[in-house]
Amino acid sequence: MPSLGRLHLITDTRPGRDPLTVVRAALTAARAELVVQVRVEDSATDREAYDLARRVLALCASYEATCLVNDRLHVALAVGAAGGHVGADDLPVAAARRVLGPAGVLGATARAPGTATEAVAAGASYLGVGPCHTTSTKSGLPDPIGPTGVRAVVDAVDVPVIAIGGVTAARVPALRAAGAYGVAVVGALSAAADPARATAQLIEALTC
Ligand SMILES: Cc1ncc(COP(=O)(O)OP(=O)(O)O)c(N)n1
Ligand SMILES: Cc1ncsc1CCOP(=O)(O)O
Ligand SMILES: [Mg+2]
Repeated sequence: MPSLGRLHLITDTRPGRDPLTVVRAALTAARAELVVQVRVEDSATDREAYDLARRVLALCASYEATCLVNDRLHVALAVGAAGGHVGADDLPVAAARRVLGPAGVLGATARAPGTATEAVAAGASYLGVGPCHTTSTKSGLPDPIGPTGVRAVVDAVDVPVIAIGGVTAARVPALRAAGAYGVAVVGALSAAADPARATAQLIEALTC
């Protein structure tokens, strides 16, 4: 399996957002270092998720970037994505691993060492850990865990930890110092005036 990219762009399909334009811009700056996770609103139909995932996958293929699908693993399989990401309301990690097979990239959400080690034992190949900072992108989240919470998970597992929640380029150094392998962002790119430039700044912070 190729190594996981360090910058994960999660698509923003809220009204008024333009996910494909943001993905295109991010790919020009991050190229194969980018992982694009196709995430649609819970209210979206499978057909809408499938159509977006097909388009994102085609864009990623041009740059040898990785495409994952959030929640809907049947969509991931249907489009031929590299894998998917599951959390507490989705398929259990072991079931998700059975769906994706041994070679699929499987991310799981965790915010504490106990759930993190369980997810890895069940077959997660990376962990999305957070929220690290407050965010308005998703409602109903627990309190932010900060870099200290990230460090606790990093110390408990041997898979890449991807920090998520309120991540900006300025916050990357502290998350990396806490052991995060990479970061996942929505707003830092979807709300950026210049998403290619914002991507370059995130990549610089992740690789310097
Ligand atoms: C990289 C990454 N980490 C965490 C999440 C959150 O997944 P989940 O908890 O299932 O919440 P939803 O994104 O499905 O609303 C993620 N998607 N990616
Ligand atoms: C889906 C999700 N899960 C935890 S935080 C989050 C949203 C992250 O979005 P942003 O990067 O805009 O804070
Ligand atoms: Mg989910």
